[in-house]
Amino acid sequence: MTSDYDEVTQRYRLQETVGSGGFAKVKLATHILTGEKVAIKIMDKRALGDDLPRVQTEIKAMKELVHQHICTLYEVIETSNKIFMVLEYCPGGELFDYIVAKDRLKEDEARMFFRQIVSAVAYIHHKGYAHRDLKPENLLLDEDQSLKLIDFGLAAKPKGGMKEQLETCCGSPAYAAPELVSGKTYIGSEADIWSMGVLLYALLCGFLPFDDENVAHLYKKIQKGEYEEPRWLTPGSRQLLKQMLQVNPKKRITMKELLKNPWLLQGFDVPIDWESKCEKEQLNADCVTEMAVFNNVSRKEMASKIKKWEYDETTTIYFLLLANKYNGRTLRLPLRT
Ligand SMILES: COc1cc(O)cc(Nc2ccc(C(=O)Nc3ccccc3)c(OCCC[NH3+])c2)c1
Repeated sequence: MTSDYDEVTQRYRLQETVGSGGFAKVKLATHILTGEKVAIKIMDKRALGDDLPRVQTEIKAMKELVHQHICTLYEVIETSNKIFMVLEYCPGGELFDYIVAKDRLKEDEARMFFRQIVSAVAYIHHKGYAHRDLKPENLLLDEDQSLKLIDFGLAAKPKGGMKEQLETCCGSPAYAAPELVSGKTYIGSEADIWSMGVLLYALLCGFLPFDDENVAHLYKKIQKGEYEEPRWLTPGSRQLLKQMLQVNPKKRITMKELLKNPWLLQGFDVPIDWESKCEKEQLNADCVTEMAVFNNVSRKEMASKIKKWEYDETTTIYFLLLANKYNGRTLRLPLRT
């Protein structure tokens, strides 16, 4: 009887569990062939029940969303009872813990992180998706202290495009937009802007703009949209928060305006670069060559195999080689003996 773990343990050495949520747990692992570390999200199909479609949604979204500030999906292994998502290794912990440890961030550091968050969300919106669960717990730091957005289980790509109204109420209350908690239909991208406003407030203040143990009272506060402005907030950040935390979504700042907001540009003077640096369309020639030699096939053959994006071992090896190119490490595939 092949166990559900046979295929994954052939290629990965499973290590400690670093996270467990409702119907999933995340284990660290090492990709045996390359020695590279990864994270593997393990879900039991039976336990998923009617949440299974959410996993399909997330996997479909992850295959389209490849970006320097989004945790990369490398591979999906499905067995009779389990689904394994092999994911990018983000050892820097959650942004949430980082803020708590520092009480609150200085404006420059908050801006540096927030620019990365805006970059990731602008890219997702450009691809026609809304994340719908933006919060510090869903932002991990990688080994270079840069942010990676995770958990697209609630991401939506409305069929009719980003203008189509969404109705499912989801995400975490404290970060949810007023129109969402009022049960009205809403535009995903507009709700994401509100959540980013709550995120920016948390970065700059170290606590939430709207908070209450009683969810009904919390909803009331969100719908009122009134929040404290601690005296340490600068005029520029107060102005931006006011534009993002607009109760009326039609009055809320748009992504286009956000990308050129003066507070976000301060000290950088270049617009936020939201384009993906690692799009799948353009393969990295060095990685193709390295893999062609390793597999003893022509570069042309190797390129067309990678371009199928089957999210199998080939995809994993390509992405791991690419990641190493980016952070200057040269990963050499061991020549097959
Ligand atoms: C698209 O990326 C996703 C989607 C998703 O549904 C879940 C996750 N979750 C992840 C991914 C990576 C890690 C991770 O690398 N953690 C880690 C690494 C080294 C040391 C300690 C933790 C992850 O960690 C979960 C616990 C974080 N507090 C979750 C990504």
